[in-house]
Amino acid sequence: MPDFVIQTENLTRDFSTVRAVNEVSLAVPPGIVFGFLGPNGAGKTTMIRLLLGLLEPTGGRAAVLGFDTRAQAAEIRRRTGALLEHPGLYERLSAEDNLEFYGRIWRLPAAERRARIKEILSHMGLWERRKETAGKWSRGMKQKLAVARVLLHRPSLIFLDEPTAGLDPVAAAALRDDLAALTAREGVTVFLTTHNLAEAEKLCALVGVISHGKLLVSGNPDELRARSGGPRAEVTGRGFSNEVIKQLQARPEVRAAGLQNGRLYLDLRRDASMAPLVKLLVNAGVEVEEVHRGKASLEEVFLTLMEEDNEND
Ligand SMILES: Nc1ncnc2c1ncn2[C@@H]1O[C@H](COP(=O)(O)OP(=O)(O)OP(=O)(O)O)[C@@H](O)[C@H]1O
Repeated sequence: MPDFVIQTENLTRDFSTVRAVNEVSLAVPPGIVFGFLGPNGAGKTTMIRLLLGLLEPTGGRAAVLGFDTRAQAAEIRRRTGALLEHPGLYERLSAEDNLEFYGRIWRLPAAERRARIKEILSHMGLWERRKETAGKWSRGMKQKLAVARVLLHRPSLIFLDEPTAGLDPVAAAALRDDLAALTAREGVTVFLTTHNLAEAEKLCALVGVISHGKLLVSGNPDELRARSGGPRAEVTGRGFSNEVIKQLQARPEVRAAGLQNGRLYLDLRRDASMAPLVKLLVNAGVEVEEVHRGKASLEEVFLTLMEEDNEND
């Protein structure tokens, strides 16, 4: 196994005048869930298609499982699974027959095929329902079946393009739990695209943020939170005036201050101390009830990055 399951260098893809993927250099180690985050049209699907060798890069290069995506796409596809826009299920077949069909395509011997289908469907809580027609299933169950299909031939890497899009929160959470458990158990590396920050936070050991085709940052969610500026603080109390907010905004350790739902939100620079700010509030006549300091959420990091990227355009 190479050190990195996916490695790209300045990978670029143009569609006439649109640069969908722009000099992306990325390294994904084995055995983790990597989250590729970005808004609509950022280049996430194009990236997956490049990595599967379904699209030729305009520039740069990519190796997947040590194979070059231009020259060895068949090797890559044999060893990977992909859930792209369509679930790839036959609605009129039963769940079991769907997997049976794919097991034959992958040329799994009959006994192994049956054992593997039972194993995966059992893990997803679908074994008892295997004879039911897939077309009659809920979206969440169909999507679980689609993930089962992708994992069937024991690939060492799977690509999931927005796997929980369109699912209700309960179905999405169930699919995420199955994904986390199954991928950890099987040691498979997952390259997952999502808009959903909570999903990335829950599932991914590493994330990369892409916007307008460019990789803005990559790292583990904690690192990204730490890198995106200082901590946040929330103050509850009474008597926040415009004047006191202006005084806070003028302080060097405060990046931003404002009221939301009657609470004071402070965006602080690294190492800022709260004590002088609380003193300022009290001296200005604010009755402070509670001060709460926390880390930025991945969502805040993401929104800050998007704002900075748009300002740079
Ligand atoms: N086959 C194509 N021909 C022309 N332009 C394309 C093609 N595929 C993608 N693009 C363009 O490339 C850019 C990136 O698209 P892509 O589908 O990779 O984004 P995405 O991040 O997956 O978006 P979404 O979250 O909406 O699926 C977009 O501007 C899109 O219009």
